[in-house]
Amino acid sequence: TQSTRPQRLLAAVHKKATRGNPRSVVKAIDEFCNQNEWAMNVGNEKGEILDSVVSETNPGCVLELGTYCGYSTVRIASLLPPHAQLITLEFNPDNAAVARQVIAWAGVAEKVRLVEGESGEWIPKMKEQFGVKTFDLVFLDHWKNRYLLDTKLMEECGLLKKGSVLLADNVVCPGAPDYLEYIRNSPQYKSQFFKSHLEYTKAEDGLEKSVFLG
Ligand SMILES: Cc1cc(C(=O)N2CCN(C)CC2)sc1-c1cc(O)c2nc[nH]c(=O)c2c1
Ligand SMILES: [Mg+2]
Repeated sequence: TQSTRPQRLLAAVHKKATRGNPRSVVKAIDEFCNQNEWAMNVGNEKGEILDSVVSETNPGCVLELGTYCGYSTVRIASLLPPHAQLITLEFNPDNAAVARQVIAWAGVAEKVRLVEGESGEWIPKMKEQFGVKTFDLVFLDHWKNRYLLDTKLMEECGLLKKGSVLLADNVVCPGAPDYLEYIRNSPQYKSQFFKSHLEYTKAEDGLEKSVFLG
């Protein structure tokens, strides 16, 4: 039977990356997407911006909305301090199955909790199910029409504290205009736009970093 793109991406990781080496996993995926098939990983250009935000935030508790194949999961997890935890939500079970193997190959599985399901269903359960108090960093990379809804949901569930950082992918392409409108005009956030490009292309894109002011 025909393989899927995530399965072909995983095969490239197994073939080209060194087990236990997160950077080699990231490199193998970027080479696959540059040379073989485009895929919606955050990519290396935006990935370096993600890395810098993770490093400066030095988060103890991270939420990623949208795992896909685990590329950004591996980037983030490889930069976390000891005992820090990353919870990543993915609604597509086939993508989640590939991501689990990418995360395991990279050797970062003990820092990652991959949850299969809808963000709208799981965000309200974070405290009771995973003992989360608040998130220090949230990476929004799931679906543009959920960015604003889920941000308001996290506020309502008390999952953000003064200083919590939201980093949103694709605010230009495919675009999240309602999210940008809200977050840039809200007195509860201080926002900053990082201009970049859509992964593996010359198309314009960027990340929006927003600090919750409480
Ligand atoms: C699926 C897709 C197609 C895009 C595009 O403009 N394309 C033209 C250029 N060709 C080459 C690629 C395709 S951009 C994009 C995309 C990119 C992300 O980073 C995403 N992140 C999270 N969730 C998403 O749904 C998501 C979609
Ligand atoms: Mg994205």
